[in-house]
Amino acid sequence: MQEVIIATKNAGKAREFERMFKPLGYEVKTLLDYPDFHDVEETGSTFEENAILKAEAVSEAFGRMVIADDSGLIIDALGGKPGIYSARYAGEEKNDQKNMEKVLDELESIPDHKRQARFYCALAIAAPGKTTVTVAGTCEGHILREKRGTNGFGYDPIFFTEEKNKAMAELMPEEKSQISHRAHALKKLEELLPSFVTGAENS
Ligand SMILES: O=c1nc[nH]c2c1ncn2[C@H]1C[C@H](O)[C@@H](COP(=O)(O)OP(=O)(O)OP(=O)(O)O)O1
Ligand SMILES: [Mg+2]
Repeated sequence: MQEVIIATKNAGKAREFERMFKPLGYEVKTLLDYPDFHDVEETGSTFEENAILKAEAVSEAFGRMVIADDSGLIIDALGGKPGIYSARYAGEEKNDQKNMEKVLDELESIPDHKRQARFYCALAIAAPGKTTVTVAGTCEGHILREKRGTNGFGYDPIFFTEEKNKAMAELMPEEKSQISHRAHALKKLEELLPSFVTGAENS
């Protein structure tokens, strides 16, 4: 089986990539398999810039094809926040529960019809000697008034998808992987993959 490295330390993303890459014939490795690898600072001003920073840093270190995901939640009533700051919205320690509480508090006075939001996912693919490419996907929905469901990760319990008529955290993993921002972005990345394979991916 071919091996693909995803430059993430997020266990929720890692699980989703494992599921989505399996049918493509790729075994997924992430930075959770290399816990000593340093954190890459997300200093970009867009999801794409941050995805490129992560993909290139890890690709240079490993000399291999690497994919990175930079994603987040964009809420219209908050002028696009938390956006690229989604992971650290309630503080540097990246706490999903605190992040959701902060969003729910900020939206408390916002009526149901003004709670539209979308998840955004930028994927960057980098390989030695290749120009890095990015693709993106989105998933539309709205922000609930309280948490629902226990699946998924991040903001999934407060994000309602009209497409499935459920909170994202109420979806089975295979359902989320049909409609998610990450799935839509990966679909676009699929056809680019073969041209980034370096030969070191055959394990
Ligand atoms: O499907 C999703 N369902 C719920 N929440 C999500 C999703 N996708 C991204 N999110 C949230 C989680 C985190 O608050 C932020 C990502 O931040 P982001 O910097 O890309 O990831 P991260 O720091 O957790 O891991 P890493 O940079 O190592 O990939 O957006
Ligand atoms: Mg991050």
